[in-house]
Amino acid sequence: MKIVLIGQGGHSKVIKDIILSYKENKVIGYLDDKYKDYHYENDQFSGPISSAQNIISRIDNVKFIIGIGDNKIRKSIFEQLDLSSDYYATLIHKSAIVSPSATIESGTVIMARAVINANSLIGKQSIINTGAIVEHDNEISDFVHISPNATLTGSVTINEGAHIGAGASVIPLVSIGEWSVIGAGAAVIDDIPANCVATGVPAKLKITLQRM
Ligand SMILES: CC(=O)SCCNC(=O)CCNC(=O)[C@H](O)C(C)(C)COP(=O)(O)OP(=O)(O)OC[C@H]1O[C@@H](n2cnc3c(N)ncnc32)[C@H](O)[C@@H]1OP(=O)(O)O
Repeated sequence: MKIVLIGQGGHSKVIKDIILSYKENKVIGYLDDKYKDYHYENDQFSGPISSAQNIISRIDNVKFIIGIGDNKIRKSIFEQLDLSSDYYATLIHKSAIVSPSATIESGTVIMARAVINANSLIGKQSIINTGAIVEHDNEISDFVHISPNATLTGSVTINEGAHIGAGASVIPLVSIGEWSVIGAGAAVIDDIPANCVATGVPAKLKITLQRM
């Protein structure tokens, strides 16, 4: 696959490693708004995010990955580009374990040693980060980030844009509202409403965020 990475920060570096771990893949360029102009050198493109259409018109079968960890920024770039889901790669690290009955939608990245168990659904443009566990029958929406070593037990629901912090645990059947943030190390035992931050063991609501 010929892949263009959008974003060039820390998250993008980890994604690059996953891309290159498959010998048939190549990173053919980077789009980031730190670049003012579109540029081609040594077989690599660089340019602002708006140059995606330019790349599509020049290169066949190109795929994109939005390599940005912040859920809101990832969504706003996705909306800005307005590309069909076919233009996005879906990446799964070789050491991840993904049940044959799980569904992973386009643009999502499953990192090293993550586990996605039976009948779970992961929506589009989401991140299941290093060592995270998504147990059976989870429903994870779009633009979600499950951080390293977080554990979602059975039948958990994570709504759009929610961010589960590193090492947090969510007990069975709990639902996390849209764009809410669960602090690192929290233990979530009750449903969390939309647009909230919850921390601690057991997790308590700290603040309500501005709605998206
Ligand atoms: C590869 C990667 O890096 S993936 C990225 C993974 N990222 C994460 O896991 C980050 C998760 N984020 C957090 O845990 C953050 O601390 C948040 C979102 C919960 C809070 O962030 P902020 O709003 O900036 O809060 P801030 O740091 O100002 O702290 C506010 C209060 O919450 C407390 N607090 C912050 N985080 C936590 C936490 N995880 N658990 C318990 N208490 C916390 C602080 O001690 C402080 O308490 P005080 O008011 O009594 O002094």
